[in-house]
Amino acid sequence: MYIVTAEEMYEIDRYAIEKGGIAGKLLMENAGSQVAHQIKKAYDINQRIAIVVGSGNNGGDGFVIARYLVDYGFDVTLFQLVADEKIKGDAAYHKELWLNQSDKLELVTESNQLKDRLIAYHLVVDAILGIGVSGEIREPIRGMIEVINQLDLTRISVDIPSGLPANDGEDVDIAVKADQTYIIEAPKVSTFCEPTSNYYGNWDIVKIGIPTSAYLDVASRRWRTTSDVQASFPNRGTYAHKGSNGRGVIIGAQPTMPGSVLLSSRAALRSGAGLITVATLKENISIIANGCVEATYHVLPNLIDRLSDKDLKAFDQFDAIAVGMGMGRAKSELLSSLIENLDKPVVIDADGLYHLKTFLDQKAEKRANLIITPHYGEMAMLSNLPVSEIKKAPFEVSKQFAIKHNLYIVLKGKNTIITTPNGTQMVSNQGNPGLAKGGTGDVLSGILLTMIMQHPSILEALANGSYIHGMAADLLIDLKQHTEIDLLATDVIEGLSQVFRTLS
Ligand SMILES: NC(=O)C1=CN([C@@H]2O[C@H](COP(=O)(O)OP(=O)(O)OC[C@H]3O[C@@H](n4cnc5c(N)ncnc54)[C@H](O)[C@@H]3O)[C@@H](O)[C@H]2O)[C@@H](O)CC1
Ligand SMILES: Nc1ncnc2c1ncn2[C@@H]1O[C@H](COP(=O)(O)OP(=O)(O)O)[C@@H](O)[C@H]1O
Ligand SMILES: [K+]
Repeated sequence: MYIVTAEEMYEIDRYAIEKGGIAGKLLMENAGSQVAHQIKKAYDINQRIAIVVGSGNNGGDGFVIARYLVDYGFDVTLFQLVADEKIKGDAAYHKELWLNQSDKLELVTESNQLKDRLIAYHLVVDAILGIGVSGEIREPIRGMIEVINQLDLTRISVDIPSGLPANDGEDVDIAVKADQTYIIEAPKVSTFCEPTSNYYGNWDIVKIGIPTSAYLDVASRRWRTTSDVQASFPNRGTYAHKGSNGRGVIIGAQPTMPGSVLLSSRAALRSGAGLITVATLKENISIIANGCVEATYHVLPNLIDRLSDKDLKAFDQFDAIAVGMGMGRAKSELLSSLIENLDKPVVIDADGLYHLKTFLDQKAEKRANLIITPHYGEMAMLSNLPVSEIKKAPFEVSKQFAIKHNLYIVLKGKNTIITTPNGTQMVSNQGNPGLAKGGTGDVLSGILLTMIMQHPSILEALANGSYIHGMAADLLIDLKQHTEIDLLATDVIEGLSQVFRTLS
């Protein structure tokens, strides 16, 4: 499933109309009928429905929705919030179809008037503004959005809550606070950004018949679904052996943080790694081994000096490396010596990101198999941007950073955004606030390490890993084994078993 900006959606629509030969009127018919169908399935027939329409094609969808809902037996009134002459093209065509069957169309041009009228309804379908919104929201639409937000109504937005930007990087002026949004055809970028996502309420996507080919040269972001994970998850052959399931090394942990690599190593093994070695300080080993008997151990004299030739030779035997968990932030050359000498995929997390920053600009240009896994705070540190700026434009910031530094980014949060060195992006929105606790990032690093060892595409591996990490947390809550309050990082590791059973 692709994620699009407004400009990309217009280009995709254009392709469908010009190359696919699907008339715009038909796309609008499909959009409206699909939304109406969803409303019919989800809401009580006795609810009185007000449909508010604006001047553009979003309003056009509203006319179609009205026609279908009446057919389904709902009591529907259409409120047109703009003058007649503003309704043009496909929207005017569908307005005419509505008028051919109903006289329930009221022109409302003032917000007070709208308030008086909407009081009599249970549910409002918001078809005022779609992805064509630009600039500050003008009166009287601004006041009307305020009214819709104030009233005790169920708010259902069509395509996007009216007033909300579709892209990232734009400020929210005023927008409908929807309870439910039926997104037309493809989720917009703002669906996955923290400052905008809440406006959508619950959201679902309705498809309107645009061929996938329309997206191919246009959109470069995708939303990961369960079926994507199932389709790309590596199979285990009957003759699999531990070598074929991946041999990984996890480097890190000061004596004050042995739990970090313990979590990563257990998560890597529970995700199916063939062999995991933990490279850490001698004094950590008995503690970590106590919690993870399946791992082997490699003793490092410290986590500060450049790695010795002997260590590098040992690490060269592995398929991939994860480094940085619990490593401490004291000046260290371990990471730079690792990256300079070994051309393997390296997952860099937590304190490792602080070390990476010290030599990021000199990082070997040629290699593109470094994976960084920052949360928003770490991304702010790496990019020298405030967290608020990154939250506002997470796709754009990640893309520019990944291209500039030639690396993969897993930007962690409610929506985890994965970006490749050439700017392709994938989003996993699995997971819940139960994960907002120390240690869950270490679990993710372990999972990602295993996925990378088992999949030829780093992007697919990172997307699958992020997905199953969040899915484990969701299943533990759904199946009532834990709540968001008591869920711990160790529980997420145990939850992986349920994930694999569900996926297979
Ligand atoms: N083929 C297509 O293009 C399809 C489009 N569809 C719908 O069409 C929508 C996009 O249609 P449009 O491009 O007409 O855009 P809109 O429906 O968002 O309408 C844009 C119009 O809103 C007004 N407006 C814009 N910014 C404003 C502001 N700041 N304050 C007050 N008024 C403002 C202007 O009159 C502008 O022309 C989508 O969101 C979707 O709902 C669907 O019908 C499916 C097919
Ligand atoms: N509210 C949330 N909803 C969904 N996932 C979340 C939420 N908060 C955190 N997460 C996930 O939990 C993990 C936290 O990682 P991180 O902050 O690095 O933790 P730590 O460093 O303590 O191990 C990430 O995978 C992130 O995507
Ligand atoms: K809308």
